[in-house]
Amino acid sequence: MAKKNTKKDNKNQNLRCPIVCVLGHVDHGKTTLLDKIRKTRVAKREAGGITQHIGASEIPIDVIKRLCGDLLKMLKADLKIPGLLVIDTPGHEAFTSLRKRGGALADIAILVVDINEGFKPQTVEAVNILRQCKTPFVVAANKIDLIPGWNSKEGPFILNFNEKAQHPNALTEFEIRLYENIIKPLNELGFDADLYSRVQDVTKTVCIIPVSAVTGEGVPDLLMMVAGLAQKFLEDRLKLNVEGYAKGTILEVKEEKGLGTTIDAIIYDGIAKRGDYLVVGLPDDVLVTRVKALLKPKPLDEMRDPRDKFKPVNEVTAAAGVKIAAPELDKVIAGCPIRIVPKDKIEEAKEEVMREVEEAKIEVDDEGILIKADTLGSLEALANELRKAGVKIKKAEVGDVTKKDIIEVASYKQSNPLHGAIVAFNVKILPEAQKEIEKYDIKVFLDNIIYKLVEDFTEWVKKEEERIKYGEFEKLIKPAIVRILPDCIFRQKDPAICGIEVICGTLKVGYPLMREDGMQLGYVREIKDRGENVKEAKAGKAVSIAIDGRVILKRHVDEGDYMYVAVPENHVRELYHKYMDRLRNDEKEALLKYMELMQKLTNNIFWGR
Ligand SMILES: Nc1nc2c(ncn2[C@@H]2O[C@H](COP(=O)(O)OP(=O)(O)OP(=O)(O)O)[C@@H](O)[C@H]2O)c(=O)[nH]1
Repeated sequence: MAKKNTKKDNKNQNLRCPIVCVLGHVDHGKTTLLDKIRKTRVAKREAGGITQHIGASEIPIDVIKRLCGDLLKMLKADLKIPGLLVIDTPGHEAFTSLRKRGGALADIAILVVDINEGFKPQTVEAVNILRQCKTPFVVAANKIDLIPGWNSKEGPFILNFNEKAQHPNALTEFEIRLYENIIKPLNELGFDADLYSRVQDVTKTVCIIPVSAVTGEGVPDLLMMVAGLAQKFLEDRLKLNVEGYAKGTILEVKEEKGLGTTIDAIIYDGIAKRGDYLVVGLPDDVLVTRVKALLKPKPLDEMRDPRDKFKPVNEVTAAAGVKIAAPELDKVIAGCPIRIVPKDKIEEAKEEVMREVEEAKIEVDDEGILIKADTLGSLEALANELRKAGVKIKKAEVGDVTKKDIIEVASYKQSNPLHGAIVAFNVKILPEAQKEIEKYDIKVFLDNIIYKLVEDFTEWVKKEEERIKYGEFEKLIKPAIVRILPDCIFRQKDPAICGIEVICGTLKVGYPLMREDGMQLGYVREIKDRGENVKEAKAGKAVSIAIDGRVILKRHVDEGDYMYVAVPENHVRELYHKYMDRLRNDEKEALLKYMELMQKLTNNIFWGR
């Protein structure tokens, strides 16, 4: 089949379509923009529209050229690539799960930003991911139709961006939003950026293309810039190996009626042939199976029965999205590398995919938390973001949260309560695991936005640390000084009962008391406030107390005498060094007086310090 190339194909035979991914914050218009691109047709009867692939849409270069019209001449662009293969699933989860050796599978990305709202956490996250993967990107500054007074219409933006077409106020407003909401935040992230028509050197400055996904304004400019940049920068990467076997990545694993478990894959290099062998790199294994069918979507006009959505093909040339039916696919997961090879290349392919999986393995720490995600790529992205926030990871795995996971994390928790957590991206908690979560009191963070997970987890850690610290603080014995009130010795011993006034600090049941010269008197067994049992008495309170121990009132201490809470030296040290800011003024006073007393009694000026 490869030999049947037409003349037109020959011209481009060594360049494949660049693979394009769309990223951006929720609601900034990714899906609407993709829909607009997919529906793009030059004129009804003109030949050449968008070709639907599995999981992707191909926009032939002719369509882009015709859409651009005069724009093309203006920019003197000479586009040689056969078109663009735009991945249908937007978002950085799709971007990260689409990987190949050496980074992201997407050759170039479109970052969608609502020009009216500007950068949001997910926009920043997307930029970070793109930077990390070294993927070039352009910014689609979307929703320009919402700029007050903007007269938006389908077609190139640049032809609509002048004083004839727009009111001066609308132009000013556009410039303000462009700068404040897009250029400035990009600068802050370390990128130079400008409106694409003003960019002098595309290797140094990020191109911003204003668009409206609703009216279609700017879509031609966007496609042309993406195509032009991909061709300029990625020529080497786009060189297609037409003779070689197919290399690709699993986009999704899907159950299809009549076909069983199938995979949707993006092939980025070579040719896939029906009947060849499918080699899949799994986290701990390699699967070799036989390709039963290669399927493409059936064009709508050929689809008589909606159940019969796919059309079998004999081969597929990169770059393309294809559905593959083969036995044993229930074991595979999204993000796994694949090869489709003739029998004699199986060993070579096995080695390649194993190496890829090995390279993608996430390094783990000796201790830390468990993280889970739906694909290898998203697991990696999650691990990276958590690492940046200083989080330690003990184990990283693809898949739902299971009972086994909970039991494992319960053991991490024993050595450090802050490791009793699972951070899970875009997966489920299996019902059997739910009970165990309660039993072992494991914290599970579940979300489909990475930055939310990182934020929620670090927030929890902060609160837990605070709680643990507070718990420690609570356990410390705090100082207090009390004085026996006149005429208030009610019982001399076993237990001794007297009325006291708390001078400073808080006296609590269970606290040890001592005399001013250090003699140990016994423990506070009971505190009564006007006949009621209470647990503590704060400074200024007059209460009666019962003391268990050797003390005999009137003999060891008498009316008007002071008694001190005998705080152990290690508690004094903790209070003095770590918790001074948590003590009330009268507690501080009690602590300092007590320390002074003990330093004198022990003849050691460092006592308690
Ligand atoms: N006026 C206007 N509205 C738009 C434009 N693009 C998108 N919208 C609207 O903005 C809302 C969000 O758009 P989506 O395409 O769903 O956004 P998204 O980024 O794909 O959002 P998620 O898929 O939820 O991440 C929808 O109500 C769209 O109709 C635009 O260019 N102009």
